[in-house]
Amino acid sequence: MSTYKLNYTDSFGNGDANSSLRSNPENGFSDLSQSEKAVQELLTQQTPMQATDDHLIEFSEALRTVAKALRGSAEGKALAQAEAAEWKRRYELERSKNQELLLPKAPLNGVCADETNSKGMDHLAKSARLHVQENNGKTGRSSLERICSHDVLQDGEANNGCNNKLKRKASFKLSWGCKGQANDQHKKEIVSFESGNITTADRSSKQISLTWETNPQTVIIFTKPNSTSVRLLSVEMVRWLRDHKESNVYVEPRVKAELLSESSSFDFVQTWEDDKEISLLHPKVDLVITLGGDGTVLWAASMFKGPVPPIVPFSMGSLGFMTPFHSEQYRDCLEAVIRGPISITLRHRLQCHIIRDKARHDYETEENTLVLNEVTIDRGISSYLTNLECYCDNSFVTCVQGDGLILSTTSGSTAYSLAAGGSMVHPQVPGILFTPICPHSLSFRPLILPDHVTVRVQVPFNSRSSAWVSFDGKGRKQLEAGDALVCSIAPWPVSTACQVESTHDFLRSIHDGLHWNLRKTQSSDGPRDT
Ligand SMILES: NC(=O)c1ccc[n+]([C@@H]2O[C@H](COP(=O)([O-])OP(=O)(O)OC[C@H]3O[C@@H](n4cnc5c(N)ncnc54)[C@H](O)[C@@H]3O)[C@@H](O)[C@H]2O)c1
Ligand SMILES: Nc1ncnc2c1ncn2[C@@H]1O[C@H](COP(=O)(O)OP(=O)(O)OP(=O)(O)O)[C@@H](O)[C@H]1O
Repeated sequence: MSTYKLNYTDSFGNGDANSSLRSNPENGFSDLSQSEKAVQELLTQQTPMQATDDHLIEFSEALRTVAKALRGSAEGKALAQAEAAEWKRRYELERSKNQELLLPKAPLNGVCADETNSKGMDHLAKSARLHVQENNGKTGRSSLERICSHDVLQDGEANNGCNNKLKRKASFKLSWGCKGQANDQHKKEIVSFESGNITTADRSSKQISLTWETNPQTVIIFTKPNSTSVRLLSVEMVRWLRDHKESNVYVEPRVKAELLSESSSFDFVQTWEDDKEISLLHPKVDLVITLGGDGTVLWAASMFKGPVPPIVPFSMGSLGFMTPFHSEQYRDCLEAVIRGPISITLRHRLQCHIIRDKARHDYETEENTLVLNEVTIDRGISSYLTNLECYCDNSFVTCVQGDGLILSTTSGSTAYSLAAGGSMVHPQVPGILFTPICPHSLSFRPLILPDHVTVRVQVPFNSRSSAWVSFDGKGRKQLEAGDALVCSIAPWPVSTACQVESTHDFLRSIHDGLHWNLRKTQSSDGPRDT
């Protein structure tokens, strides 16, 4: 299987700082490899003795263990050094920004920051001006009496403030919690400094590019059934992948039968017997290709209950929000993808779990289902309103009385959720869309919840009817009174290759697929503002 790395790039093309980590002599890697080499040489010299001298064998094993431990510690040190350097760089950057803010910008007018704040907050600019007043004023101290908290902090000299309110502004730190536990994972995204300014340092969703570190060799192709054009293309593509790329090709059992009916030369194509085997294929498969519409991308993603290899989706349907590649140019496109690097869209999935009231007291649970678009809870064939109690973490959200509720990913925001009145959201925005279906209430607007929450939808015990759940429009299951659906963002996103880049492809799809905001341009003749 090939390996690849993902680079996060900002709009200025700045990449990830971690790449500086590799084989730096300062980290001690070269010293270490020298000593490992020496140990290895010693062991080789000792080989004739090994058979006879147990002590020497023990000693050589101990040496190997020591070498391993040394290497582990040098790697740890290298990581720590790189992280410290990164924090230092950020600190210097922030400090120089703060210094710039303190430079005089406008003439002084002797206003106390508290007074100005009550009129409108331009906190930093005001404190900078006031600071200059102190330097220029005839009597530094008396003018300082009019200064309030923020600016004094910058040098810490003055401590007699306006109306005795002048105090060092409280410093603080931010920490991220997840279900009551401290979590450092996102710390680097927002930086807090002693001066109390919160600044966002990094964006969580950047354009991501995928670079192969070894060539992708194994490809799996999923195709839309019952389509002649798809079948013809799959025959051609499989042949091309073998002849020009020497790829190992996997297809679904149905497709393998189709290929063999075409020619017995396709017996090199591999397949599986049971869908469960696909999840075992993940460690071997480098690339997934889909030939069909969005439904085929959903289908392919649903085959992977854990990590998913990158998907290259070819458009052979009518809409194609997630399928940016044109099948006519499949050779150029696959050449480019296999060569890399490629832009990808990292699409979050939801993991959904049904908790049965009956099973509450025993250990019987149902398997998680992963969805790329949405999970829908609706009234099914019942003619009654659904009555669904919704909770976000442990807070009550609302009771849905209507046809149902859609919990959608941002990728799914252009699918069923859109039809039910939800917003269209860029697929790389992390979050869960909470969109009611035909709510019997005038004020039930759709919500977008943050990506860290867990949503629970429960059919109340006194509900008149049961509800039905479906996953990406498939696999309907009944929810009886007392049953609940629990849903949160899954740790295994789906990466789909972009034609250009994520935002460009998203905008193209809403323009081409939905004719979004298409209107004849108003002519320039006619009445005008005078
Ligand atoms: N009223 C509705 O709009 C409605 C009703 C039921 C299901 N759906 C959608 O259909 C999806 C299942 O798709 P399918 O192809 O298996 O069924 P399908 O063949 O019935 O096609 C549904 C349509 O939804 C489009 N679609 C799917 N995912 C999309 C996305 N992320 N963005 C924009 N359009 C998208 C497809 O291109 C297709 O045209 C469900 O996940 C659900 O979102 C929509
Ligand atoms: N490999 C597959 N095996 C079984 N069913 C599949 C497979 N690929 C797609 N499907 C199903 O076939 C249906 C249609 O697929 P898809 O949406 O890709 O084509 P389409 O309807 O022509 O596209 P569009 O909706 O854009 O016009 C979907 O319900 C999907 O789940």
